[in-house]
Amino acid sequence: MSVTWLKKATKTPESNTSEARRVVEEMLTTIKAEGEEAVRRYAHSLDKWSGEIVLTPEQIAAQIREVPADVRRDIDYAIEQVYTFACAQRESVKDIEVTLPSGLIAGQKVLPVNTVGCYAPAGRYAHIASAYMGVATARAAGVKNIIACSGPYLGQSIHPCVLYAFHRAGASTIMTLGGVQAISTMAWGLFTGTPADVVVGPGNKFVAEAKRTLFGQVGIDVFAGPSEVAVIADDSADPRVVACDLVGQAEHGHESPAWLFTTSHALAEAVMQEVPRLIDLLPPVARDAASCAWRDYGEVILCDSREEVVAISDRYASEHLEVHTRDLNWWLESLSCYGSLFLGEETTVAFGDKCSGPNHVLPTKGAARYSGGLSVHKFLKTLTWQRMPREAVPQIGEATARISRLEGMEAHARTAEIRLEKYFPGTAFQLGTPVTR
Ligand SMILES: NC(=O)c1ccc[n+]([C@@H]2O[C@H](COP(=O)([O-])OP(=O)(O)OC[C@H]3O[C@@H](n4cnc5c(N)ncnc54)[C@H](O)[C@@H]3O)[C@@H](O)[C@H]2O)c1
Ligand SMILES: N[C@H](CO)Cc1c[nH]c[nH+]1
Ligand SMILES: [Zn+2]
Repeated sequence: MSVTWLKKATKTPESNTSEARRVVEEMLTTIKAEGEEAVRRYAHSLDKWSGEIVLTPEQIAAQIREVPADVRRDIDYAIEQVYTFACAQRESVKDIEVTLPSGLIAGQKVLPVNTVGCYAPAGRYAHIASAYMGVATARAAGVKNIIACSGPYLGQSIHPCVLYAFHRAGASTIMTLGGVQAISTMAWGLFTGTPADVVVGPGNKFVAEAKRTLFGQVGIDVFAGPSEVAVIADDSADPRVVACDLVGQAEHGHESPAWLFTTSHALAEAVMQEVPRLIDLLPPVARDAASCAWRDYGEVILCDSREEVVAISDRYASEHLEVHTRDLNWWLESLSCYGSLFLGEETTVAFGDKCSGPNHVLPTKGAARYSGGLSVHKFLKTLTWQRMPREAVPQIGEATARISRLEGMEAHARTAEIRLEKYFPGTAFQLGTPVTR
């Protein structure tokens, strides 16, 4: 077994985490203490925004009028794709009712949460697609109150297309607000008076850390920080396409890893030559992001066998994973840790990012080891219930009393005992030895 790093990163997704945590904790403490006033201050100091935070219906109507008809058509198309996939997911989650051998009837009831907060990033790029990824999915889950936030774009108010996407996808309240101040506003109900039950959406390291820190006070979707891409390729892959797809995600930011796992030395060399050339051809903002990302986080790993590739890829648990190989079904069966899988050269991460259907808000920093990305499930609660015919009480009651007493919990045992005495007076039951200590 041999695995060789032909290019090794100097940084990992964990790099720079502690500094982001410190900044976020300080901001959350200030916002908790000073509320909306502190939010306005951060909006001004970090994003140069001192206008209104919550958009009125009139402002929404006026701003979306600026969005050209052909742009609306594209956004509508993408919303339809994402919403349709999310509705199919919702359909797959069922209420159940089952009679257990004891006679007890038990069930699960799946309900949406009441209020959610959906974030769409707006730092380096106008993340129109993130706006509908969150809101359309919440709507498919049946959420009634959807609060949506995105930062001012380049010092102006929320980008008109992001606004259109939020509105069209079904947001109830829309705010021009970015970063930690937006996440805490949604979590704590600032400006609306209604705290979100769940806050979702992607963002930079500050946004992702804010969600992580607030988890517990609110539900979150997943740790969805700086974008990551990995490509698995064998000698049948086209190095130009592989390189293009690595660069395609490296443009997200300075901290976006791009990894190539391959069994072909020739392909690895060709991709390593092609990536810097493609980066040089980008416009300035993207070139700056992608060149830093590839320099600090880019890796090329050569493996002897496809089984080694699977082991490495599952360890990295990349947010996006493309497979450019023969025998795609083998890879689908063998891989188990990724946010979203793109099988074959025909599909690509950017299709999923914008409009193919499955959600683009996905786990980063190894979170794909334990979670998928945003889906209707993140807005749903699976609640259980039970009902019991009296005939079932002896069997369950005896076992409950005995286990409770073994655990030393006498009061629990007595809740079984009182029912057995009431429903079956004079009958002897095996209820274990009462606790005396
Ligand atoms: N994992 C996913 O599903 C996914 C999906 C889409 C995008 N993304 C990622 O989202 C990120 C978007 O980042 P972005 O920066 O462009 O937009 P963003 O909206 O996430 O962050 C911008 C906000 O960060 C705050 N900020 C900036 N510098 C700060 C500082 N020093 N201290 C405190 N707050 C600060 C500002 O308030 C600003 O509003 C990218 O990293 C991209 O890769 C991830
Ligand atoms: N690749 C991002 C998820 O990490 C989503 C996105 C939206 N637009 C472009 N990319
Ligand atoms: Zn992307």
